Amino acid sequence: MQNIYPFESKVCYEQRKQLMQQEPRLVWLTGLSGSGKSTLALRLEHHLFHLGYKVFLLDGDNIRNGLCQDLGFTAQDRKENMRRVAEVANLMLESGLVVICAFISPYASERALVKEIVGPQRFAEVYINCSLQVCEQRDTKGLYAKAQQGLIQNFTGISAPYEAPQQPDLILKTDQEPIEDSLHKLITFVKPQLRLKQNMKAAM
Ligand SMILES: Nc1ncnc2c1ncn2[C@@H]1O[C@H](COP(=O)(O)OS(=O)(=O)O)[C@@H](OP(=O)(O)O)[C@H]1O
Ligand SMILES: Nc1ncnc2c1ncn2[C@@H]1O[C@H](COP(=O)(O)OP(=O)(O)O)[C@@H](O)[C@H]1O
Repeated sequence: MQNIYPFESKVCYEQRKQLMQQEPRLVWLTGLSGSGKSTLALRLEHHLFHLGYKVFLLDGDNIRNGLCQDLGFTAQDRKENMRRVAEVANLMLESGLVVICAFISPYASERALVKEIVGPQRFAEVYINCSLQVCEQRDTKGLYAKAQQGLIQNFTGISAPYEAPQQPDLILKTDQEPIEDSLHKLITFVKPQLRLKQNMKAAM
């Protein structure tokens, strides 16, 4: 970047972690529309918050209502959506928060970019795996019906691709189990990762 001079804070990452008493993590939920991302992300955030974790949820529909309201659903716009979300999530991680992201994030390369931006050791990919058929049956927002009628362009699973994760850290098959089971697996997966690793020397 030309004529830009980034500088470091006088407060270091270890100090922030000590204050927050948690290990910052980005829990990234990817899957088709209607697969269960928002349902599980909301429940996870609620659960962790009431256990005392400092946690915040970024969800596709909400982010597209503000920060990314200028973006559509072309491959290029989805890419920019991911880049912005990754940068925001990274700042939140740097501040010591646990961040949950629920985005379709259909491209493997863009999910890899997010992982790169926030740091691989802070990133956990959760594949919310639900067949297109079941998502279409659920059609919680009526979007699949509209997409089938050609009223929505570039709709994931209908007229735009979804690249399933090849090696996710966790898979939840939401078309094969009740919400409570998926939620239990998700919480069991996430919670141990948030335990603060003591590094007092670095925090001094
Ligand atoms: N064309 C098209 N394709 C997919 N989804 C669409 C589209 N148009 C609108 N919506 C609504 O946008 C939500 C997905 O936004 P995301 O930011 O998660 O998408 S992406 O990660 O950039 O692909 C998605 O939310 P979820 O249903 O929760 O996934 C929809 O409500
Ligand atoms: N195991 C499960 N996990 C999550 N959602 C489930 C599950 N089983 C059924 N559902 C239902 O599927 C729908 C998922 O919708 P939503 O969470 O909005 O999906 P997305 O955010 O991926 O678009 C909800 O109506 C939810 O009740």
